[in-house]
Amino acid sequence: MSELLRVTNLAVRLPTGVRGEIEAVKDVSLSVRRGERVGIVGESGSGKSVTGRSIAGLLPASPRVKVTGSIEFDGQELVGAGPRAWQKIRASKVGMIFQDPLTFLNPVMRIGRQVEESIPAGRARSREVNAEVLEFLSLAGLDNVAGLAQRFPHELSGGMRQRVLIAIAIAKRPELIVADEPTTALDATVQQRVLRTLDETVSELGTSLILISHDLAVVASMTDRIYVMYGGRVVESGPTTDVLNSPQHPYTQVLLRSVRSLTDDGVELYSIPPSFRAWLEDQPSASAFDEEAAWPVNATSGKGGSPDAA
Ligand SMILES: Nc1ncnc2c1ncn2[C@@H]1O[C@H](COP(=O)(O)OP(=O)(O)OP(=O)(O)O)[C@@H](O)[C@H]1O
Repeated sequence: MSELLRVTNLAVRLPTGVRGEIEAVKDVSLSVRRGERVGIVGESGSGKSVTGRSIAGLLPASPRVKVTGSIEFDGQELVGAGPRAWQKIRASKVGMIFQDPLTFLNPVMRIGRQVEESIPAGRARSREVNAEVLEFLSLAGLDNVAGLAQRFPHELSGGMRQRVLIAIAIAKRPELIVADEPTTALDATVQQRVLRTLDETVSELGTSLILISHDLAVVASMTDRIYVMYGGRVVESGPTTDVLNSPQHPYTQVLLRSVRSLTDDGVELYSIPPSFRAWLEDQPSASAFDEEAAWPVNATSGKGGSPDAA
């Protein structure tokens, strides 16, 4: 698999208030190969969304937003790229799926038209467009697509709207989809169905995926590799099974323990490897993360060492 995306030493400063600023992302490096699924996991405020939005060119448009480092997409440097270059990338190379479809969907435009607008212009002229729109809606796991295409976003359920976002994202035939908490707003069963659809769709199209979630179970079930973020930094990365079986960073260990508390609440886990379950069984219940003791460890999993030794 050749490399599609390489992010190196990415730092993002965002304005807060009149003069203040926050360094939301600090020195993040990551990579995605063609067809690979990569997870970014971490608690709220850890910098996952800002990282994802940087990659999709969707940070707030303000001269006070400062991005440094490098985002190389298919050999093209995007940090410092002009609006036209970004527009091109977003139109056909990178699709983004957000947590809240209603903020993304146009409330007064029919669903079919919104999918159609996402089809790159070169392909969008023929009579086949309508058929293509229906095909993308079906691919995203929706039924009765002809009728659905005529409906407006508020007429659909949350799960259906999220599938429409998947259809819009794949209609561009992007090389990469960045899905930011795509199922967080949905209840557990709908969440699983939408995740399965996303999983099947990217597999069918061979699209690379960056899946962003605070929920380690969601990311574990769908990705080949994981980056764990804390405080704007990547604190641990590695193949998903290695990170789950042998978490090196204390923060990752706390995240893993919190997955167990989800199971305690009766929430279904996705496909957690049995060895990970065994590790969880040996852990004390979720405890506070001792930041001072953990910092500034920057661990790469899968290079030996037991979780207890970290
Ligand atoms: N538009 C913005 N303007 C100013 N600060 C922002 C903006 N967006 C995010 N931040 C700040 O940047 C930091 C990282 O936020 P980010 O949204 O990337 O975190 P996250 O890990 O995705 O969390 P969540 O899951 O809650 O979105 C946070 O401190 C957040 O408050």
